Amino acid sequence: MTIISAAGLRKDFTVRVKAGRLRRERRTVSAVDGVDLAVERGEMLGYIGPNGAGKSTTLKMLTGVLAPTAGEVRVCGLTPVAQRTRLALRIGVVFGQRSQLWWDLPLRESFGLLRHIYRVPSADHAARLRRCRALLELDAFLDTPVRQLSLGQRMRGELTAALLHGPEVLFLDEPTIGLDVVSKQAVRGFLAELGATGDVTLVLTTHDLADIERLCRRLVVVDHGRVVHDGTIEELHGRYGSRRVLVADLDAPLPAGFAVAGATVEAVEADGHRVQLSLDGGVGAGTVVAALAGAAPLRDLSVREPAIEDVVARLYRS
Ligand SMILES: Nc1ncnc2c1ncn2[C@@H]1O[C@H](COP(=O)(O)OP(=O)(O)OP(=O)(O)O)[C@@H](O)[C@H]1O
Repeated sequence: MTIISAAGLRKDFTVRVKAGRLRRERRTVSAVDGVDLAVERGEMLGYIGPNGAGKSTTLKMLTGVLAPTAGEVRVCGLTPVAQRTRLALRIGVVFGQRSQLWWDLPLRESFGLLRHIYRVPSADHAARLRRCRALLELDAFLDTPVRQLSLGQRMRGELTAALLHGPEVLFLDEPTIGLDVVSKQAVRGFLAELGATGDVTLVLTTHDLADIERLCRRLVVVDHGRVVHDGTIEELHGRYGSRRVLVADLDAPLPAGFAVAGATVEAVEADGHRVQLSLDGGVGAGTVVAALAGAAPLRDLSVREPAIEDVVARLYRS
């Protein structure tokens, strides 16, 4: 069942730009320029794109913060801006840069206030909080005022705050930005578990592609306000011809002019003792390794899967 749908979604901003020494001109920036999107209940969707691509603006329209300039948008069967209050009960929002917690209150009290605001039945609230406390290890700082929390602790608090009313969709804008490695892993692990239940639909924007690899099967890539890819990570690799790379260390130099069907020699290093070959799609490493072993004695081998960073960088450049 479709839980989020957008058709021809647009957002224009009017900005004033310098046009000469004293003059300023009005100019229209199309931050979101005709986005079509359909997200099924329970999906985990990664929304990525270079700086200024329109990700945050899209999320703001989906959550009812910004009114679209044009186009249709429905979330949980509601029109976000017009039905913002009703929508707020059905979605959770975590914007990495902004807080929904009370700065001077301990986390525990912020959570209590949110229970009243959202009118969550006591038992449901307690059960959800128990789960978050366990999975996000909140107990050590539950009674600390929010302003004294580290970024990683605060983010764990933000996630909890966004989930206590039992939302159907969780929108996350850069949920791991600025976090250390351990906190990132904690947040990702938690979101992975949450997504695996299928009860919550996750939509997240990120510049950290490890978030995507860990959490999302489907990836939407936007650039200049338009969707330039919508599909699985595998489809992205297929479309941009990502190739696996075989790295072999040899006990004797590779004979000059070495060639093998199904692979391309990308680099020969260390006076011919190390060779990198990229494998054609569908070609197993075995035949290439056999050909190499026939040409020079093999010492060590590794096969590198295509990195999502590489394919996304190529996509942004193109
Ligand atoms: N309130 C605003 N007024 C004018 N222009 C805006 C406003 N908000 C966003 N923009 C412009 O719209 C475009 C898209 O911005 P947006 O913040 O949605 O991009 P983003 O993909 O989230 O970028 P980033 O990865 O840097 O967070 C940018 O060119 C930005 O300068």
